[in-house]
Amino acid sequence: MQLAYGQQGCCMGGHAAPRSHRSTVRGILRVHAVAGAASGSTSPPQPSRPKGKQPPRPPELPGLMHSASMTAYLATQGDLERLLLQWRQQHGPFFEFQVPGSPPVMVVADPEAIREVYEVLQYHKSPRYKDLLPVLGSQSMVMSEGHTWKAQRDAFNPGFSSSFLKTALPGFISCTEHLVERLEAAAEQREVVQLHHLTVLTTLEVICKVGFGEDIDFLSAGRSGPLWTAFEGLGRHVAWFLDNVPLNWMKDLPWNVSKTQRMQQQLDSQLMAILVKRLQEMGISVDRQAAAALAGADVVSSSVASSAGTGASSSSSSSSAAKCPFPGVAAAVSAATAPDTAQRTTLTTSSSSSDAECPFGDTDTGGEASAATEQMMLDSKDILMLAVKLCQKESVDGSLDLEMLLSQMKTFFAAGHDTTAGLLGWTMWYLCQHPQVERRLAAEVAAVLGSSSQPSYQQLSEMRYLNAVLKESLRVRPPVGLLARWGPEGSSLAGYDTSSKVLLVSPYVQHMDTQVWGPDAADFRPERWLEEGGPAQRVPPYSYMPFSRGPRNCIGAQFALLEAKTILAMMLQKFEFEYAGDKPEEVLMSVTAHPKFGVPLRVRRRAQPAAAAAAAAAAAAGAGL
Ligand code: HEM
Repeated sequence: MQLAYGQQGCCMGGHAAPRSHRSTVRGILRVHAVAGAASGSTSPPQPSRPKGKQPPRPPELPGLMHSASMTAYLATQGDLERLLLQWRQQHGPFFEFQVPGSPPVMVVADPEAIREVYEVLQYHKSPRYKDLLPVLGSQSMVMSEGHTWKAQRDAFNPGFSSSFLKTALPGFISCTEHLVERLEAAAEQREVVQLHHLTVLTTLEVICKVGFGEDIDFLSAGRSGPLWTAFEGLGRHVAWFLDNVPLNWMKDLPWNVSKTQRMQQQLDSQLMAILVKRLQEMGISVDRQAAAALAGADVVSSSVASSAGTGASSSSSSSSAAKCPFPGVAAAVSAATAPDTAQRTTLTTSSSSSDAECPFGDTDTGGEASAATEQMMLDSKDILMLAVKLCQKESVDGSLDLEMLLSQMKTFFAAGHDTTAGLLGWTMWYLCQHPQVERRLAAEVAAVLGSSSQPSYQQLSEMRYLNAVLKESLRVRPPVGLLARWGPEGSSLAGYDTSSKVLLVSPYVQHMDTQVWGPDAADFRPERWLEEGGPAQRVPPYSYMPFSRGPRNCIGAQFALLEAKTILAMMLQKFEFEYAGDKPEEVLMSVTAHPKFGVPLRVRRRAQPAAAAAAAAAAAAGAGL
């Protein structure tokens, strides 16, 4: 889950989405959210002496600052990102806006200056991310900084590398097969499906299976399963206070605090049960008391009891926490067996930015892996298991920080489905709006897969047009809309004072820059990624950043792309889709950009696969694939 604020409109054909009063109000509140992002729930810090000039500010009213003009724009013309784009065109790549009671927000749209903030200066994330703590976990890598963050990335990077994900492809495929079955039934019954809803459930299955080695049939259980119920309840509760910034203080009222704690405990206990089970399967003993204290005694002890016979014992002591590579609360788990000393080589996993600049190509998030890490990858069934092994290897006495592991599970559960489900939902919407793109894509899928119903990693890598379609979908509709950093006291950027300001970057604004992308920047046109020497080949890195850039880029970029490719290829091989909604899709900005109407689609089986493949091969040859 990423903290992103603002209403977004659909960029299809440049129409301005009609806005309801409610969504406008939400938009305004989110304007406050952006502006307040730096200060969390405390009062705005006192401005320090300016270091540098002040950036231009769009016209504002005394006392109301920009809230009046923003309200008017959002009510009549579009969303916050469109407004930011308009202001960028009028005022250049640095400008500032403000709403009463919140620190100034400086929008940075210059690619080189963004690189400075993200890679060179590495400004910290906004303290407001901490509002997501109940959902993401107190030690989530989304919010940690410095050494703690680096250690967390080092432990989890290998699991998100293409080397490991290649071996995990069967997991992606088996979850997608459930989706295909569901679509078969819909085609049979001529039912209209809410495609976005189905992709949410499928991506949840994938993160549980590939991430934590746990098979949960979300597509059958729907939204009634206990894990989903716990997550959704807590997510909605926390998002309310995030959305309603003027009422944010209410989250600290005693009854809200206890409600948050209760809901958080429900989610924690569900995921802790999975964690404890996995650790026991690995022969690792669990300190029941510590685990219960972290997640709720009942569920943890029952999960431990259900795994009786695996040698659970209380063996860790709080002193081991001091030796753990992850500073935090108590180390709650210790190895039943000593870690293989032969594998005690230095970790070479990297969390630097350079290895992840292009998640669409061969480079990846994992960096160089040592031989020992490579072996662990082969021996590990899922990302969690691999990270546990790496943590054990790095830890002096094999102790593990249970809270750190639980936090990353919560983080991946949240971040690992919402964003990718959005990407899939929006891509299907674009395909329905551009039948020629859909035909060319289906032709490529048929030509590459032939009669095979399970794509191999190699086959997915060969689908160049599919890659271009996903790149383009992420360009015109980046699921994470706005990224916020905090300018430290006394700081400046490109000669502008950034002291105690929110530094806001909008991937959408970067992606719509006609100077970079050409006059058709707003159009959905995957071909731009395949044109030799075309503008898309010369884009500066920070002009395309759906997964952000630099060291704090998305750890799950490769994961998300492999997942999206698998799901799209398997769906398009078997089915044709037609948009069944009454009106065009619109953006509903929650933490990410959701398709408001859920992408309702009519599903039909494709014609005879063999005949389709032959026709597709001919079409593909004609299209120059
Ligand atoms: C299409 C899918 C996705 C998109 C567009 C996306 C986008 C992003 C962006 C823009 C950031 C930077 C946020 C910031 O700086 O404030 C980010 C960070 C992150 N993402 Fe993703 N994400 C996606 C999928 C995933 C998946 C599948 C996972 C995990 C299973 C994941 C886990 C994370 C984590 C843990 C971070 C924080 C990394 C750090 O701070 O070191 N994301 N993502």
